[in-house]
Amino acid sequence: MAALLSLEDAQSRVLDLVDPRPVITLPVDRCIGRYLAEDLRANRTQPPADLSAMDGYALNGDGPWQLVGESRAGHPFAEPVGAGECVRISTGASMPEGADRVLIQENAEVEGGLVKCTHDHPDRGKHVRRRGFDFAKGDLVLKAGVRIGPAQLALAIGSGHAKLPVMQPLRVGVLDSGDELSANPEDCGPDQIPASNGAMISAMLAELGCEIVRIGPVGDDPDALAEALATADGLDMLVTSGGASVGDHDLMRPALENWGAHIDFWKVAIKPGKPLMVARREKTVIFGLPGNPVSSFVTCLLFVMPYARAAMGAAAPMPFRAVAKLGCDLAPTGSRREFLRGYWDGTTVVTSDSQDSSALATLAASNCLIDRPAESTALATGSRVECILL
Ligand SMILES: Nc1nc2c(c(=O)[nH]1)N[C@H]1C(S)=C(S)[C@@H](COP(=O)(O)OP(=O)(O)OC[C@H]3O[C@@H](n4cnc5c(N)ncnc54)[C@H](O)[C@@H]3O)O[C@H]1N2
Ligand code: MOO
Repeated sequence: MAALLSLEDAQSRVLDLVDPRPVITLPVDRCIGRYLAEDLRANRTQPPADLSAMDGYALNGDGPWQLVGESRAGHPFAEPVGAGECVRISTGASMPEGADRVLIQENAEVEGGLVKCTHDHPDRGKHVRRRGFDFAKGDLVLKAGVRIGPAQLALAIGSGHAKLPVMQPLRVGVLDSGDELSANPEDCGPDQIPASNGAMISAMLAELGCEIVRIGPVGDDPDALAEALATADGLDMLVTSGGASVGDHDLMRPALENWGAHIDFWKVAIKPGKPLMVARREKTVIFGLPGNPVSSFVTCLLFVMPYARAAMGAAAPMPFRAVAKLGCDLAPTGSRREFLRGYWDGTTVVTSDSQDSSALATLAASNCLIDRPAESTALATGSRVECILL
């Protein structure tokens, strides 16, 4: 038997299949979860003027100070403030010309239009946010490839952008296959199980902004599979689940080949997820995921999501990793690299109950995968392990 591909080799072959998507422009509020396609420069300067960071009095010179007016956010005090003068100022309001520090109102005493400092006399620049300290017009505020989350969205808007360049979403077909699958979880016969993989994979990819076309469930029958695959014609990507292994009724490989797909690789030295298949037909990149639900989840996380992220412009397409301290002992591993379902409580990580690749309850109760290299020795409580956070 040919040696199985290593995780790294298989992942790099998957990334080699990436053709970057065309760039489109979308309103900012539709860009959440997508990746910025081009570097973004500020269209404006923030803060646009020197602003007060506190409620109090904007001062010129040593006190006491004559109160000569007010500067509110959006309504600046238009006149210069002379030596020995001050204005009432609110948080976010412009510093008037001549004033160079702010006395917070808790430290001020006001009597007959005269303001006195009771304690903590402010130094020059105290509680003043300088014009442009956050960013100036023309500054590079976000780099191409960054994921647009809530903070990046706020920065894009704050720097004067109503639209952003992102990559056209991938159109992805997601196909469940297996004679035992029921499309309706509330109407499932004694020899059936509900088809849950398609919904799970679709949810994982929809979170990245992919457009999903659900196909199936389709039975273990060459004609039915051929008919289902025909509906995926022209899609950017196809993800199948089930029928990827070596049994008499594992028909995905021949069905894909009859459809005209060329297999890039089949089988990776990982557990779960060994029978992963990657293929291509014209512009469609195809992932044949193993049917066991945890195997589907893990291969989607390790291969399909990185591919989709990279194709949609992500600078860092791989899953997020962290090092954690073990709260339990771990057995040695065999010839495959293992991804154990685990729970990290912020201090230590422990393995979840069942490591069976069909165990949905364990998967749903886990918040990380512990990454165990192949052929590693047993590990004792307190050792450090790498985890992928879910
Ligand atoms: N003789 C061997 N048998 C198996 C091998 C092997 O190397 N030699 N590999 C095993 C491994 S590892 C895996 S993983 C599975 C993968 O098999 P398939 O991809 O062919 O998956 P199926 O047989 O179709 O299904 C496996 C399991 O998962 C359930 N399933 C399938 N689709 C769905 C779905 N859409 N939603 C929920 N659950 C699904 C299915 O009912 C089966 O219980 O093969 C091993 N066998
Ligand atoms: O690799 Mo399979 O995915 O162990 O169950």
